[in-house]
Amino acid sequence: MNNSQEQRTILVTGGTSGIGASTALHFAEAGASVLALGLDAQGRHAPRHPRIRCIELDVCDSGQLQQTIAALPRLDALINAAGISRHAQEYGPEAFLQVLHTNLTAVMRASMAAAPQLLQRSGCIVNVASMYSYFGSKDRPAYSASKGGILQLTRSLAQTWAHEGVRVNAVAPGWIATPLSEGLMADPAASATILSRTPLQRWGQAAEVAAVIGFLCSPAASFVNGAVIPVDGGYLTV
Ligand SMILES: NC(=O)c1ccc[n+]([C@@H]2O[C@H](COP(=O)([O-])OP(=O)(O)OC[C@H]3O[C@@H](n4cnc5c(N)ncnc54)[C@H](O)[C@@H]3O)[C@@H](O)[C@H]2O)c1
Repeated sequence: MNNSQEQRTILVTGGTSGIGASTALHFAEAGASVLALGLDAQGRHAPRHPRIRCIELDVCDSGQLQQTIAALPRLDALINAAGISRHAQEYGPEAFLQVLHTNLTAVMRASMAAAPQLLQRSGCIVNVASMYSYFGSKDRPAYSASKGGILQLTRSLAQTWAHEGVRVNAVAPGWIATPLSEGLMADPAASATILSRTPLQRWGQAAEVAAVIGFLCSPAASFVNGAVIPVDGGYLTV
């Protein structure tokens, strides 16, 4: 992005909790205006900062998503952080598709809606993938499929608008302490297994993912395009 931090407007889907909320705070504290979209805009995890506006919006509602993005007076960066996970045992007829729509289809829709604005400013997109982008999971097949899809979508979109200087990258978080992982953190056996497989032997913090997202949107990353940066304490190296 070529503009000074003070003028920037950042849209964060899933910006009302966890990694998205930390990302919203990261940009707001650097002086940007942030619009945070989520299902829980008034929830206890929603970021509180004068430069952050939280809006209740379901990213699967494509009409509302497109309308909201199109109405923005300017947009410098889109961060696609909204995501859900479902255990295979929870699958009803619609659950698999719900995960795919939330984690993957909505990313494409938000990116398409944001493109006209991003093209004007050589803006950027950062998608939140996962270590599950790299392997399958019998327990979470929809999650794994959606996050695998994010990698190829990121690489495809990195080519689509590159001629106008729009960069598209992703981060692949490992085990991060957020409301999404509260259940696992509270389970001593599961938590011990996770930590034993993570070389840094601790849970990551949402702010540590936000910092890498911030880097990918900064001039320091001006030649980084189509990259996926693991933020996982070394989990993928084992
Ligand atoms: N926490 C981890 O260990 C971890 C690891 C790898 C990847 N991730 C990914 O990071 C992203 C953020 O997860 P988190 O851990 O911060 O979880 P979280 O539950 O704290 O936050 C998820 C956010 O997504 C929003 N969201 C969910 N469904 C939505 C919908 N239909 N419309 C609008 N917003 C919706 C929620 O409102 C919330 O703001 C997700 O994409 C997740 O898959 C998390």
